[in-house]
Amino acid sequence: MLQAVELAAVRGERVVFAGLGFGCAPGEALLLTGPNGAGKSTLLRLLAGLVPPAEGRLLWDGADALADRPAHAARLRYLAHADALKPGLTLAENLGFWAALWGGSVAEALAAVGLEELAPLPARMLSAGQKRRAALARLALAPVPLWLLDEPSVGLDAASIGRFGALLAAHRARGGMVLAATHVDLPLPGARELRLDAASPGVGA
Ligand SMILES: Nc1ncnc2c1ncn2[C@@H]1O[C@H](COP(=O)(O)OP(=O)(O)OP(=O)(O)O)[C@@H](O)[C@H]1O
Repeated sequence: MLQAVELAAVRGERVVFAGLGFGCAPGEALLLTGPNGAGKSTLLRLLAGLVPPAEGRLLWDGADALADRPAHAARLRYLAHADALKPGLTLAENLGFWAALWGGSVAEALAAVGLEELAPLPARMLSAGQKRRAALARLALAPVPLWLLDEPSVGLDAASIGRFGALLAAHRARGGMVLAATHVDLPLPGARELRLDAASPGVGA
């Protein structure tokens, strides 16, 4: 169970959000919505342990989630806007880098996003949507409880959205949690919405 208590974030000189509280239980999904600049990406980076909260606490099963950063990093996958592919390496080599760290099968992960036939291609030759699918393939490598996704469906065609929906459903069925920033619908049935705006009190903690 992930719980945010009175979280605040400051970027530059500006308070991006404050007093933010919410919870996410195993199997649940939370959609982070709100206008450009509302702080969705900032919140995801904070939850990933990449930027410290200016105030408040992040709890994992009731204990301070950020007290042990390596333990927190090991329980999550964070997909940012950028696809984090090395352009000169093949798709299989790119995935292989992460598989060496996390475990899992490169072939199965590529199959989960329908990219198995492009495995030998240098990443620089992939289309924008194919690059996004390659990033999503990282989610399919090895199970961890918490997925933090920043606009994960940008550039995906209908078939890819379908495969992504299956990945999300399997993750939630085994008790995984999803927090996703988005401006569009995502295949996350029953997801709750956490809307960020100028005065965002958050949703039920
Ligand atoms: N590195 C930074 N330094 C200073 N300010 C930043 C930095 N990154 C983001 N900000 C500011 O923090 C605020 C929140 O940005 P953030 O990227 O979290 O918004 P967002 O809700 O994800 O927006 P979008 O819908 O456009 O992706 C914005 O006002 C932005 O200008």
